Amino acid sequence: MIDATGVTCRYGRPGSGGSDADDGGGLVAVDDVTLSVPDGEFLIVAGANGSGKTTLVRTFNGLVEPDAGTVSVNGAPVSDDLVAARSAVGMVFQDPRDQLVAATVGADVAFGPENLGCSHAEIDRRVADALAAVNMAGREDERIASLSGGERERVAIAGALAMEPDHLVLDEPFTGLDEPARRSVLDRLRALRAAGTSVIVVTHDLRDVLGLADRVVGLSAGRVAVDAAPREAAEELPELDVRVPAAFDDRPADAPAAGETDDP
Ligand SMILES: Nc1ncnc2c1ncn2[C@@H]1O[C@H](COP(=O)(O)OP(=O)(O)OP(=O)(O)O)[C@@H](O)[C@H]1O
Repeated sequence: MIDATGVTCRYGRPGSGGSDADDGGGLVAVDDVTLSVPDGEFLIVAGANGSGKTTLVRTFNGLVEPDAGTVSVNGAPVSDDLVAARSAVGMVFQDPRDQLVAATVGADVAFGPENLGCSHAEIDRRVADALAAVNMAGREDERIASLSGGERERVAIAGALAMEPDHLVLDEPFTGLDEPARRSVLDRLRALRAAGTSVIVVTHDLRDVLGLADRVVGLSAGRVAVDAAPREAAEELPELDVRVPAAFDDRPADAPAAGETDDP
């Protein structure tokens, strides 16, 4: 379980261009957000550019420290044990350059499990499994520098999957992925959720994921403006400048997600 209570995050100093809600100095990016994500929930965090999505989810593993409020993961405050929080909450960043650390694909995906102290056999299993999930099976020896942007995104996703975290946060994960990779990652997210991992997808375009979600939280100017089941949220989100599938339907989780077919 991830629990955020009264979380407020500010950037910068007074006079740097804050919002109307700016009463504590600087720009208020996240404004008094309270949110619980139960184990096994597939949550979408949606909102327009600059609505505070990335800032909010970065508090879940301590990458951003709230100016007010608390975040706890599996019952423990994030600020008490950053290492535990970062093991429990895997994160795929919007820009893979923020995430890739090694020279080759295999070494990069192995980095997380190595730091967790996994055995060589376990590391090999996790790397192979994670690369298969992003449609890059057998490409361990390729150099990161020679990969395309979309391939780098896929390696970044594989790196987070290989940590096998309790909670997985993906910030705009589908932007550069081709169709087979997108389907493969969606299949894996569906399987993870079924196995009890909470999956949190940050996006301003719900077409890929709305059919998989249990709940949608929509942010506007750092505040929770929508917190609803997908069908209800789909009606409210266009007001937040969030794109929703033209013909959303809530088919069962093992059916193709809305937006995955070519139907008009
Ligand atoms: N490092 C930073 N320094 C100063 N301001 C920042 C920083 N990061 C974000 N902001 C500001 O905080 C607000 C929220 O940004 P954030 O990145 O959380 O939004 P977002 O909803 O994830 O946006 P996007 O959809 O564009 O990724 C924006 O006004 C942004 O300009």
